[in-house]
Amino acid sequence: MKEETTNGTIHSAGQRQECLPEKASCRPLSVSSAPNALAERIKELNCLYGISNLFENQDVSLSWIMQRAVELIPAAWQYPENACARIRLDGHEYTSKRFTATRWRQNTKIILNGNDVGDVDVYYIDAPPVVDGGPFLEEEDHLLRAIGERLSKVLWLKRSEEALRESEERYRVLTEQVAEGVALVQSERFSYVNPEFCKMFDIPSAQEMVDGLVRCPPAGDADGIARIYGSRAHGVIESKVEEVHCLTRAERTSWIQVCHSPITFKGRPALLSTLKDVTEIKEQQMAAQRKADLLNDENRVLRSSLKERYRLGDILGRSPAMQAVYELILKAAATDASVAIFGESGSGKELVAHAIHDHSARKNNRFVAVNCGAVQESLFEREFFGHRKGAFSSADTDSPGYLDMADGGTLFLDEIGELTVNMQAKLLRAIEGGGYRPVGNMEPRLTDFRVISASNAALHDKVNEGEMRNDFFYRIQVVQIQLPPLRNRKQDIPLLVEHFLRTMKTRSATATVPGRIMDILIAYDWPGNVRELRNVLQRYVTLGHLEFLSPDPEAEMVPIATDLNLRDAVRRLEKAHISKALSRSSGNRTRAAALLGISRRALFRKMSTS
Ligand SMILES: Nc1ncnc2c1ncn2[C@@H]1O[C@H](COP(=O)(O)OP(=O)(O)OP(=O)(O)O)[C@@H](O)[C@H]1O
Repeated sequence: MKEETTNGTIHSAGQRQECLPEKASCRPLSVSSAPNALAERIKELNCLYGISNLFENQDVSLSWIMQRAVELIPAAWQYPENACARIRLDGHEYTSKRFTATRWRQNTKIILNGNDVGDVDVYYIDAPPVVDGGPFLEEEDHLLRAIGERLSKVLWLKRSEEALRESEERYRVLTEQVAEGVALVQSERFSYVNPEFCKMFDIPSAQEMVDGLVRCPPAGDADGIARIYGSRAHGVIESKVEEVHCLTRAERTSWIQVCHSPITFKGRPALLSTLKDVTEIKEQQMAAQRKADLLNDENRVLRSSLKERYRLGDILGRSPAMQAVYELILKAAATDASVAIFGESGSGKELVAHAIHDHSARKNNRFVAVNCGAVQESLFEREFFGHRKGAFSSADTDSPGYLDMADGGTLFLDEIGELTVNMQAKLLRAIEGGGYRPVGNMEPRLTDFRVISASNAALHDKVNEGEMRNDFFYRIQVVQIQLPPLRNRKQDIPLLVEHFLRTMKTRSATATVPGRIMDILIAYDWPGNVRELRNVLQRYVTLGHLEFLSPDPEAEMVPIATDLNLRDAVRRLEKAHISKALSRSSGNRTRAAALLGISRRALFRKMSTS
């Protein structure tokens, strides 16, 4: 311990040293060492306390703190007037008054996260008395170390504060730019809301909300805010929750999707909420749901009324294969997806398409059936897209195309495999919402129609042979329905026979056929399917006996009048020949064309001109 004497010398740890002659700062004389020791201790504490206090000042820079700290240090040393100090940190140097680097130096390090990042030096400006073998006291060594530690702590706090401020700033910039509402709630009070949040709840400025109680917001739509926070306002932190709230304000209903995430902010629990206005999506969903509910209700009624399920609309059949078809029809009717129906000629593809339309939300609009086999390439746009008056010489009036007619309804494309690749490309654009232009009109048109198509054969071969575009192929057959041929569901024959006889108004009261006739009908192979069955029954009702397709077409040649010129005679013969072939094939145009030895397209052309 050091001791001071009345004659101006200092005692330290039993050694006497001369006081510096010109230094008036030698310790004041005292009668006992205890108060002096106390005074020294107070000086030390003042210094440490002063350094700690510097950090309490808000919004001060690290340089400001270091400069003030370095100025506080000399006063705590034994000879304050002879002492000076320096702090070096991050390439900066902070010095006390009269700083002079001499050989009487004392040093400690400033450490940050285990790294040596700076140091603190104390110097005596002039030679000090030697005490305990050195100019500095042991207590001063301790004090300097304590100062170094305190400055290390101040530095760490300041850096953390800066990092936090930076991340807060980043977060603020981010949240102010996002299109979603963001709010931070701590202890039932808003600490932050972004501009989008203010917009959602009619709050004039975000500033008004800061520190406002969640239960009783100082501005904006208090009810809406209270509904969103509910019991969560108590700082109860749950795991991340997402919910959609319906807010009704002044005749306006909006739907807000809220995601609450519990976080720790500035060491305390907080609730970070992001809010998104989903009114538009929600309304669309509700409209779709209403539609689906309606259809489901109708379908439920329909299903329950079809206990035996022997028919759906005009389609008859109680076989398991037809039950599966009914199920698909109802499913397809509940969606707006494109449907492709496959099946042999006369098996009821058009009936199925009608049933889908009649059970869908489009049922009150038109069902437009187009036989693609009869569409000529050159007339495609005219027929599908319509034309304007004057677009070509015979266009006396504006005329709608199939797509106009099917607006809001269904476009049934029968024999879809007959469309050329060119036609497919034009149609695909319109189906995919790209619109179309009526002939002679520059204005593009958009209509809303659902496509149902039918084909006798699978379309893969057409794709493989390059006759059908891949994209068109996939676009038209989102839902596929395969119709079974009549020969594979013979248990439906008695039901169909009874139905056709009843509709044909037979003279006999009982709409049945004798058992042996029924046996023949069941045994037959029905290449022309239900259509052929209907035609055979028609002939049976008219002629009183069964007559299937004649195996020998030559036996039924038509007599030609002798007064006709050759061209007309050929025409009449051709016409008779075509209708005979059609009758033999029970209306199946593919088979009729095959019987005649011409292409289907040629047959369609002849049918439309004759
Ligand atoms: N399951 C059925 N129940 C009642 N009638 C049916 C049934 N299937 C077909 N028909 C009748 O058979 C005839 C042919 O039906 P439809 O025109 O729907 O067949 P399609 O498969 O489209 O024939 P195509 O391929 O030749 O155009 C229609 O008169 C129809 O009423």
